[in-house]
Amino acid sequence: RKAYEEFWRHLYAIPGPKLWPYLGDLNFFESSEALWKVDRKRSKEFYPIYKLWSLNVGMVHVFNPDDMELILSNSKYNQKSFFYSLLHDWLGTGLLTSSGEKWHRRRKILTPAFHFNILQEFTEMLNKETLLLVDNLKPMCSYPYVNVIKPITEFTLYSIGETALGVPLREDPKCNEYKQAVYDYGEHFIYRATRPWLYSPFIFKFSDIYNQYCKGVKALRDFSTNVIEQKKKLQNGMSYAQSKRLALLDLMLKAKADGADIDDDGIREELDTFIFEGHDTTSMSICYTLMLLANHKNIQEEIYEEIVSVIGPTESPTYKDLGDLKFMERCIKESLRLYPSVPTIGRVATENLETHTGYIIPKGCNVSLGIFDMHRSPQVWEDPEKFDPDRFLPDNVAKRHPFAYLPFSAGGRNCIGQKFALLEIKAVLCGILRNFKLEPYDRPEHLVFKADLVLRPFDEIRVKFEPR
Ligand code: HEM
Repeated sequence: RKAYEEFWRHLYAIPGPKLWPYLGDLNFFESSEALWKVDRKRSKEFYPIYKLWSLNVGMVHVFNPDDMELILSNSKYNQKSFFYSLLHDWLGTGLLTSSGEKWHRRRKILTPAFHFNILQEFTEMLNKETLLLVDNLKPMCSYPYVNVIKPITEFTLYSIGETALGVPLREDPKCNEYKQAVYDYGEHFIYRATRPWLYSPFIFKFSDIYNQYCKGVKALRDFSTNVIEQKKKLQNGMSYAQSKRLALLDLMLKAKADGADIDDDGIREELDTFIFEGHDTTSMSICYTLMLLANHKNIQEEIYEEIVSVIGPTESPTYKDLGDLKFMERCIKESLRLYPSVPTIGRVATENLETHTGYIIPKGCNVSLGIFDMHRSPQVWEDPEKFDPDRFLPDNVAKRHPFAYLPFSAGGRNCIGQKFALLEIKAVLCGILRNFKLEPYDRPEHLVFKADLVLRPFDEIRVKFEPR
């Protein structure tokens, strides 16, 4: 009882919006676009910290670099917040959603899958996928615009298949069903997250969306099960060469064969995690980057000139070439500042946590770390809405708080795929910018977002393609 009282005393001391008596923050009548807007308004009003609660669930939102550092740089706060448990039906307790010992062991098994020797081998596969995408886009130059989400999501899904999984997803007739099931899961996640009475799995079974939800989960799981089946067929009894570095799925299958702490269920949950994290995040980032470059044609031309001077007008880029594209890299970083694919992440305060801002986040409370809000905060960034790649010139980076920019999070639970993501984005930009000139259709200021697992627009992201 004492701990309970202390919890609420500390939580109440933190500022926050006016909420319903006894019920707290109930937004279940809002659309996902309205929810997105409400959150942004609150973070502007209550910078640098605010609290929310619904029924008996408390939550503190932080979006200032000092508090981000406090939480992310201390492994005591590696545990994910309650909301990640709403992903368990799909992702199990894979790397993204697990905690403690299990997370630690898995991270150790999976880290070598992103060693730079592996990434070097992936470059050729990414170039091949890029060429196929370019061929797919060429006829679209006659269209008034292209909604880039569709072709780019296919590109990133096929790319994760060819590289980390070693399975040709292009031939999988279930890809469209899978993509739809990912979107649906995002919507069901928000539906449930905003209705605290549905947190109970028993009550959730009686909700309006339950049958649809189960269908979606089945489609997601069938997809990854099929990937494992295909892989086993391709492997067909061949043993893994001892010296060769193994890509993700081979690595897990070999770890299992060698008796490491991962079984078939474990492989499937990691596969679900990596297929999702490995394609949806990069896809959104590429789409926003194309839209930004279409709207900033001088910057688009400068990247094109850099590509021609580092690689040439037609040659395939090597791993080293892609590393040398420094201006392009600054543009991608700035695009990820404005459009961080993962807009918010969550942790639990595993003990009373005193913030830099002078409040106590009580033990057991969920903490939401607002990456999007911090990246667009005028308290942290000058002229935050402006697309300005020079923010990432080394001198400017050195002047900033090291936790002011966190598209891939930071600390022990940072993004394991960040180097892969950067490589993929660079490879695809080379292919696209050498073949097309991008013209504006959607303007950045007109994009409407919605609350989801990743930073998704409510509608399309439209860019006009012209042959170069
Ligand atoms: C632009 C692309 C990407 C962005 C912005 C991004 C961002 C992030 C962020 C912010 C986290 C921390 C999540 C949290 O704390 O809840 C994360 C974790 C993770 N990401 Fe990424 N990611 C990207 C691409 C990728 C790719 C390509 C892969 C795999 C190939 C990947 C796999 C993962 C995994 C497995 C985790 C969980 C790591 C752990 O907890 O140990 N991500 N990512």
